[in-house]
Amino acid sequence: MRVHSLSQAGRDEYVVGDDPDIVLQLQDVWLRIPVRTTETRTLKSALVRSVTGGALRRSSGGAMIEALRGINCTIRHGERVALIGHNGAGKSSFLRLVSGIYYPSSGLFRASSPVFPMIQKSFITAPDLSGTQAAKAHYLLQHGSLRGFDTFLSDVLDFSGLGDFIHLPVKGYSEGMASRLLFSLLTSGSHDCLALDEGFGAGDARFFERAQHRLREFISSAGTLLLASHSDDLLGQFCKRGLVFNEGKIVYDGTLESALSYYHE
Ligand SMILES: Nc1ncnc2c1ncn2[C@@H]1O[C@H](COP(=O)(O)OP(=O)(O)OP(=O)(O)O)[C@@H](O)[C@H]1O
Repeated sequence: MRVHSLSQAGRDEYVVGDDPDIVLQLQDVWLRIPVRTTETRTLKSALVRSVTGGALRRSSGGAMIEALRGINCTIRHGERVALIGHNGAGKSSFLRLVSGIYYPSSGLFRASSPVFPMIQKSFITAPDLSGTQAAKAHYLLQHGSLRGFDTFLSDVLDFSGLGDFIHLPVKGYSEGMASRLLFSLLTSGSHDCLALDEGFGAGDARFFERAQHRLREFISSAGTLLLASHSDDLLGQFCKRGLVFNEGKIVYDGTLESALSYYHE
């Protein structure tokens, strides 16, 4: 179980019950991201309001973006949750935080099972690596060992259709080829808890259709799902509960239908 508990003063302050049904629990979670810039004179010293994005403040050496602000939320096993909100509202930051990519600046966050992030749109490995080596690095990061890797690689090879290109450096792939590989890597295997950001490339039109089918199967196989999307149709296919984000806060939490009505009001 992963637990992060930080108060403003850096001390543990919260007590969480041990309900085995709870997969994710967040209490008063804040995420502040410092951004270094020399353009601070153009930022107002008080909170700058804008149409998109989290709350932006001037800070020493640049700016501070409050991407998540006082998030309180409990997700139980088997829930299928839509993250709704305008650009910059905090959906991806929330997904990154629950999958362990970002640490909370303050508040309590507890995850009782690993959350698989399907968020990245590019390889996190060196571009000189071959497709096979990139797959190996990805597998090692996920599983901590290479047990089962051969089956995984053969599935990736089959689905991506890359053939012998899998042995060549990823940096020589076209954008679509790289998308095919990345998509195949991320959708091989199943995960108990899935954090998925819709803005996900999937190669050319021919591949796109196969990818849609595989994505649906992949999403359906997850026990618990968090899905960020601007498509009401997509959310309607997979989710029952909706969280509406605005300026880093959850401003509505309810059924998907009521959350979408709230958002579109
Ligand atoms: N790594 C980062 N560096 C700087 N700012 C960041 C970073 N990650 C997120 N932010 C800021 O946090 C705020 C929330 O962004 P986030 O990506 O979570 O929004 P979103 O709801 O997913 O938006 P979209 O619908 O456009 O994908 C934005 O103001 C963004 O600029």
